[in-house]
Parts: sequence; structure tokens; C-alpha cells
Amino acid sequence: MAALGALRSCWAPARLLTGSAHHSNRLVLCQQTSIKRHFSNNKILVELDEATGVAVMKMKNPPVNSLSLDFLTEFSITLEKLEMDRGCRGLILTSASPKIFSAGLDIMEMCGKSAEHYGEFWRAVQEMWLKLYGSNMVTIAAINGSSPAGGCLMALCCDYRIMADNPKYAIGLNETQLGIVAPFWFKDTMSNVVGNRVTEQALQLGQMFPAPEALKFGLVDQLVPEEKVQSTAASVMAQWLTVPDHARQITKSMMRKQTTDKLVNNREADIKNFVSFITRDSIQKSLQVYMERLRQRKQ
Ligand SMILES: CC/C=C\C/C=C\C/C=C\CCC/C=C/C(=O)SCCNC(=O)CCNC(=O)[C@H](O)C(C)(C)COP(=O)(O)OP(=O)(O)OC[C@H]1O[C@@H](n2cnc3c(N)ncnc32)[C@H](O)[C@@H]1OP(=O)(O)O
Repeated sequence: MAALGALRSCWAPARLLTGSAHHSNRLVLCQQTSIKRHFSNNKILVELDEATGVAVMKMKNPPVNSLSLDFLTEFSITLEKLEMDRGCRGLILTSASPKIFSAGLDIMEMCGKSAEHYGEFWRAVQEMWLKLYGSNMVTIAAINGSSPAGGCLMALCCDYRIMADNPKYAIGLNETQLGIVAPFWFKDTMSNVVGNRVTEQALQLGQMFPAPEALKFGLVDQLVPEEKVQSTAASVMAQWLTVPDHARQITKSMMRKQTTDKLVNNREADIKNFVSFITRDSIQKSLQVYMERLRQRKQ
């Protein structure tokens, strides 16, 4: 690829930009093969390669990359910055720590908190989805580990999914296993990728699919050995970037707008619905039991 061939070896200034206001901007000199700008914060590592126009975004929220309110806020700020950056045309989303892509929404954010907190949290989940699903960039998920529920949603938001070929890694919308319900926009995102029938069954059963199973019905597009996930993502990205941006973006928007509009036009009602659902005693109990099971499994 011409774009990939444009690597330069030089001493170049790399600007370090950060995802939140409390970090300071820094200018560093480093030896590198191409100019790379960093948009990192303490939860997300982001490196934008100016030669290729591709940003690699690595989630780094130990131990399991759960999507906490803080994480989601940083995620949306970072995505917004990349979206506004004319030099950035593609985004590869992955995990900084192999084995877990993301454990999904942080269950602790949905347990024992106030209604105000639940509302704020859900707005941040909506924001992440609207930004990632509605992104103008080419988005590729490099799924280097397990990816339940909200983690699966993030991957499904991307244009293409490459997963590590390891049957120990599973992906799916498992909400019903926790006694909760995937909202309509989670359901629509999956249905747009794999179809209504498969989604209906997978969602009712809260199924998690080992990587080889996920490939069979198109929940992921490609399996590669673990050590090749990043490099494959880079070469698939290079192919996608050969298509003129404006034509690809209009097409993507045409395919997704109906789905995003459904939430955009119902955001407040969706938040209200979530808060009234999650504050039920029975739902709180289900989440506590699930967390307890997770802890016991560990022991
Ligand atoms: C009328 C109604 C109509 C419509 C509905 C209305 C509204 C919608 C309502 C609700 C919608 C909510 C949608 C929810 C989406 C979600 O994403 S829920 C989260 C689902 N996630 C999971 O089920 C994942 C659970 N975790 C795991 O399976 C495993 O942890 C793992 C495979 C990710 C990793 O396994 P291990 O490497 O073995 O790690 P451990 O299990 O030991 O975990 C380490 C540590 O992390 C804690 N943890 C794990 N996952 C989470 C999480 N998601 N959130 C918070 N914390 C998590 C785990 O408990 C361990 O903690 P410690 O014991 O070390 O303290």
C-alpha cells in the first residue's frame, strides 16, 4: 500500500495530547520511523500515525477493561478528538492487556448507587455508542481477548472485527445471564451484523460464543493467531482506506442512521427506562448474585 510505504525514519517531534483537561500538553523528541501523535490518558493509550492516518486505541483499565463512568468519559473525549482530527482516517480498537478485550459495563456502576448516578452512567454508555457506531472513521476491532456484553457491543460498533483464534476467548451479549436486558440499541447493533433470528436466540439465551463459533455466523469477520491480530488489523485497515472517504462515509451513514436516530430521538426516555429498571430490588439482587458468582469462580 502506498500509504503504508510512506514510513519515514527521522528525529521528529511528537506532540503528546491528553484526553482530559487535567493532563498537561507536552512536546517530546523521540526517534521514530514515522510521526506519531499521542492522545493518551491514564485509561486509554492512543497513538496516531500521521503517515497512515491510523490511530491505535488501546483500552487500559485493569483488571478487565470494564466500562466505568470514568473510562467511558475518557473514551468519548478521545474519540471526539480523533474524529475532529483531519489527519485521522482510521481507528483500530484493542486492549492493552491481552486475554480481555473488555468485560463490558462496569457492574459496580450499576449496583447500590443513586438514581442520579445511574442516569449519568447510562448517558455515558449512550454517548460511547453514538460516537463509535456513528464514527466517520474506518473502525476495526482487534479483539485480543474475551468480550462480553458491553465489550461485544464496542466490537460490533466497528466496521470490521478481527479476533484472536483462541477458543478460550468468548464474545457475545450475555446480559440475560445477569438477569438484565440488552436495550434495543444493543439488540439493533447485533442484529445489523448477524441478522434478526440469530440475534433473537443469542440474546434470549445470553450466549457467549468461543471465537471459532463467533466466526461461523459472522459475529466476527476473521480469526488470526493471537500475535497477528494487530498486524492483520493494520493491513485490513490499509485496504479499507483505499476507498475515497466521502463515498465510504455517506454509505456508512446511510446504513446506520436509522439505528442511531432511534436512540438520538429517545435518549431521555431510554435513560429513564434504564434507571427505573436498574433500581428495582429484584435487578439489584440479580447483579449482586452475579458478582458473587464471579468472585466464587475465582476462588
Ligand atoms: C423493561 C426493560 C427493558 C429494557 C431494558 C432497560 C434497560 C437496560 C438495562 C440494563 C442494561 C445493562 C446492559 C449491560 C451490559 C453489560 O456490559 S453488563 C457486564 C457484563 N459483563 C460480564 O458478564 C463479564 C463478567 N466477567 C467475566 O466474565 C470475567 O471477569 C472475564 C471473562 C471478563 C475475565 O475473567 P478473569 O480474567 O478470570 O477475571 P476475574 O473474573 O477474576 O475478574 C477480575 C476482577 O474483575 C471483576 N470484574 C469482572 N468483570 C467485571 C465487570 N463487568 N464489572 C465490574 N467488575 C468486573 C471481577 O469481579 C474480579 O474482581 P475481584 O474479585 O478481583 O475484586
